[in-house]
Amino acid sequence: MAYYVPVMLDLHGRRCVIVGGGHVAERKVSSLVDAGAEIVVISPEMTETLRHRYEEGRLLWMNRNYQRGDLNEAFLVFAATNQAEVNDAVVQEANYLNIPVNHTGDGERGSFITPSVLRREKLVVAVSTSGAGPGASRDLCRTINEHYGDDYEMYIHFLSSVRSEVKRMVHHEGLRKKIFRLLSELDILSQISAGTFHNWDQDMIRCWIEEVIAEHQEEMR
Ligand SMILES: C[C@@]1(CC(=O)O)c2cc3[nH]c(cc4nc(cc5[nH]c(cc(n2)[C@H]1CCC(=O)O)[C@@](C)(CC(=O)O)[C@@H]5CCC(=O)O)C(CC(=O)O)=C4CCC(=O)O)c(CCC(=O)O)c3CC(=O)O
Ligand SMILES: NC(=O)C1=CN([C@@H]2O[C@H](COP(=O)(O)OP(=O)(O)OC[C@H]3O[C@@H](n4cnc5c(N)ncnc54)[C@H](O)[C@@H]3O)[C@@H](O)[C@H]2O)C=CC1
Repeated sequence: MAYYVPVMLDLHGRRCVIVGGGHVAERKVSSLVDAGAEIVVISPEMTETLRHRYEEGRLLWMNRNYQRGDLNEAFLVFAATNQAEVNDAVVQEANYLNIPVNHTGDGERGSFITPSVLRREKLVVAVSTSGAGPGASRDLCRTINEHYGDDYEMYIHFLSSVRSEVKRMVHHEGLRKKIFRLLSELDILSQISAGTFHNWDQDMIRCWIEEVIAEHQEEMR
């Protein structure tokens, strides 16, 4: 089994080509639409939902079978037809062009696979079984969803506000590192869960950062 390395791609404005217009293609397209990717579907047929997205102008549709040469200019490719030999040909062209490709009919033939994803604003949890059991990935993602509720979302929001202020105010690498470590030691998540946390406004954030800088400036010299 392949040793997969997870990455988080920003696909905004990137050309993603999906070959096939069935239910699997529809699922892959959904996340690409949310990401603001430039989506091209190549297929003589499309599901109703995909047609609807096409009518809304969310994707380009090449209403025909795949042909070699269709992947030029693509950033990412999905081979999602129900024809094994077509999916294989798509993978072959993508590999030739060095474009990452997802083979939906047999994960290991492609160069990447897609995990099950739970998303709450900035919090993204991706679960994969490296292709062993996609249904299990989906179930585990649902279980995580039940256990990590709104508390975690609030915590991520808090982290995001403090971290961006630290990045703006502190340019010394060592000091920044120290502050980020102290931030995690505050154990804000437990306070949120206990209902004792009161959100920090910008002034409180700045005050806390200034205090930490004052306390640790000496050791950073
Ligand atoms: C390798 C991978 C390649 C890829 O597509 O990237 C792949 C491959 C295959 N899936 C198959 C079947 C099913 N896949 C699902 C569902 C999902 N499949 C997804 C990902 C992946 N599927 C990648 C590995 C992910 C991992 O790491 O585990 C999810 C997580 C994300 C997504 O699709 O974006 C999404 C859940 C989304 C969610 O709700 O969270 C269901 C359930 C359902 O449809 O509800 C079934 C039927 C039940 C079952 O079989 O379990 C088959 C057999 C096809 C056949 O029978 O011919 C293959 C072929 C093979 O085995 O290689
Ligand atoms: N990765 C995953 O999560 C899953 C993968 N699968 C596999 O994914 C594949 C697709 O499944 P579905 O979407 O359910 O099939 P589907 O039958 O709903 O759709 C197949 C699509 O491929 C298109 N197509 C066929 N030949 C083509 C060609 N030469 N060029 C362009 N498009 C072409 C058809 O027009 C149709 O739109 C199957 O091989 C299945 O084994 C199935 C379930 C889940």
